[in-house]
Amino acid sequence: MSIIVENLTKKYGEQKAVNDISFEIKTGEVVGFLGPNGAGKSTTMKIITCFMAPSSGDVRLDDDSIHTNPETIKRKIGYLPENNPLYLDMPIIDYLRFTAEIQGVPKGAIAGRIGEMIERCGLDREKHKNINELSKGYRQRVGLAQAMIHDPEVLILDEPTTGLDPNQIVEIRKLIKDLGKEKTVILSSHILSEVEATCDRILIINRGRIVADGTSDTLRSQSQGQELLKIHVEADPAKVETAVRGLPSVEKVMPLDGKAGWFNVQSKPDLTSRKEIFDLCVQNKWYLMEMSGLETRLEDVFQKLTK
Ligand SMILES: Nc1ncnc2c1ncn2[C@@H]1O[C@H](COP(=O)(O)OP(=O)(O)OP(=O)(O)O)[C@@H](O)[C@H]1O
Repeated sequence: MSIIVENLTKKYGEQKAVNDISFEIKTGEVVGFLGPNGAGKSTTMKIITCFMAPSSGDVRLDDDSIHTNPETIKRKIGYLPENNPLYLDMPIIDYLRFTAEIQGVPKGAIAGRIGEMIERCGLDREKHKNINELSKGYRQRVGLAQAMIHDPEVLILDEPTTGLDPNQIVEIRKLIKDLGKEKTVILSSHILSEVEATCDRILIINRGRIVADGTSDTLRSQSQGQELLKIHVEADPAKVETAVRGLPSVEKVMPLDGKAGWFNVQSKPDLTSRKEIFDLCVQNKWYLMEMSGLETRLEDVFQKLTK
């Protein structure tokens, strides 16, 4: 089931929380919605799940539109909202039965679905408890179970690992990855390692606009643009710095703090300085101890795009 978002805008008064965004997510993709606080992630998710109407634009799930078939769309989507609102006084099983009924699961199938969700979300040990007796991680699992109870084709998860401890984060990520094998998933996060670990594709949203769209590798190489090398030359650092700076392919030389003879070297656009640096060292009889390409970290890409 593909999701098509077309020219979506949401205004709160004068503020455009979502500003004319368009993208398409194909069946079976796990897409990470990444952005700083207030970027518009939750607003977009609320519109896709028909919890909120847009100011303009459309969302379609295959042939159904949020404007004409919101009930069909709600049935096709499982939604874990931000802050995972649950009825805390209810026992887990009763709560899941209640959500199954609301989602229109046939009466005869409800007990089976609850059993499946308990197993799938690792709730077996805790299933006899009330929700208010559960730890945050287990509450999150109940949130996921309620999102999946009607076996939707699409899952929308708003910050699914917020507030979890590192072990729980690993478990929930694994669960999402497994789910991604059979469902179309969108999850939001501001944790880069999270989207990188779980998603096939990343959409970066900033101030209501999509500022990047691609795999983590594509985003890195797009933002990299110019070659960045780290070199270590065993010779007089001042002489090395001057000579490297003078090479035709070099734009910038940056000595590394506290490490004599180590430099980051940025090449000019579309050029590589590797051979020139090597030849320079040979000519001067300097020992080139190390020369390696520096990889742009996803954190840097994110900062660059959302600053
Ligand atoms: N009900 C509302 N009324 C007015 N403004 C709102 C409302 N909900 C959200 N906003 C504003 O819209 C913008 C986008 O908010 P949204 O919750 O979509 O961002 P987000 O990317 O999910 O942020 P976070 O990571 O902090 O959850 C923010 O500036 C927010 O203050």
